[in-house]
Amino acid sequence: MTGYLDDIRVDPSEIAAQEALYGPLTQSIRSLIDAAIRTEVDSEDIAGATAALTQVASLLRARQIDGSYGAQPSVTGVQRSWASPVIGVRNPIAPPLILEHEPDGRVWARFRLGAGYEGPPSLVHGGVSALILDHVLGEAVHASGHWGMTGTLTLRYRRPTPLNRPLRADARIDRVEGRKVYADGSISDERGITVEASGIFILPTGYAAAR
Ligand SMILES: CCCCCCCCCCCC(=O)SCCNC(=O)CCNC(=O)[C@H](O)C(C)(C)COP(=O)(O)OP(=O)(O)OC[C@H]1O[C@@H](n2cnc3c(N)ncnc32)[C@H](O)[C@@H]1OP(=O)(O)O
Repeated sequence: MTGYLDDIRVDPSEIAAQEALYGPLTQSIRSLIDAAIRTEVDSEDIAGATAALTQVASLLRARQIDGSYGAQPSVTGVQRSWASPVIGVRNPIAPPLILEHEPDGRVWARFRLGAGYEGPPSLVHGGVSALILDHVLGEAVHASGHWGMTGTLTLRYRRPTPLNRPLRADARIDRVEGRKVYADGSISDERGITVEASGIFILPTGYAAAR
């Protein structure tokens, strides 16, 4: 939608109100995803649930934006990546991760992944780990005052990552070389690192640095 991002400058109190409104909706759908995977109710109840959900979808679609959500700015310049599949307040497929920022630039989050993120039985899908690490490393790059597209993301899956256990993601930048920012990170469970990542984030040709 032309000018959509430019036209919306939302007040912080309005952002808080929107978060209070959409957060519970998103959480309900997250719970629904888990329920859809694990339910064992009979076929009549599945048909009833399908009909009810079709109705809910048309209720929500009565008014909607044309394209994707984007990164909507607020009056304070805060970017709201609410559709992010990792941290999105409005994205039910986001676990979500609540990212913490340390003064030295490290970024981390504690989280758990349930049935919707399964790869091998009872273990986290490797692509989901990659998704999370891509985002957390990217966030560390952003927190350092740079930004860039992921050029290369290298992963080493050292041990299986368990579902339904406390997990932690960590990231930090290693160095900056011209338009390239090198970042490292990991996912850990209670026993230590399960996945290691290193990434090269590149400011695309013709773009200005963030700050
Ligand atoms: C709201 C806030 C949220 C903030 C937090 C947000 C976190 C979100 C994180 C999610 C990030 C994503 O998923 S991003 C989506 C996934 N990534 C993409 O789709 C990227 C697609 N690729 C591209 O757009 C492009 O190939 C770029 C931008 C990566 C590079 O293009 P370019 O700008 O033309 O680069 P170019 O001049 O050729 O090369 C520049 C330098 O980088 C090197 N280089 C080029 N490509 C690569 C590469 N893939 N991997 C390594 N190195 C490379 C070159 O050798 C050169 O090194 P030298 O000669 O200078 O030494």
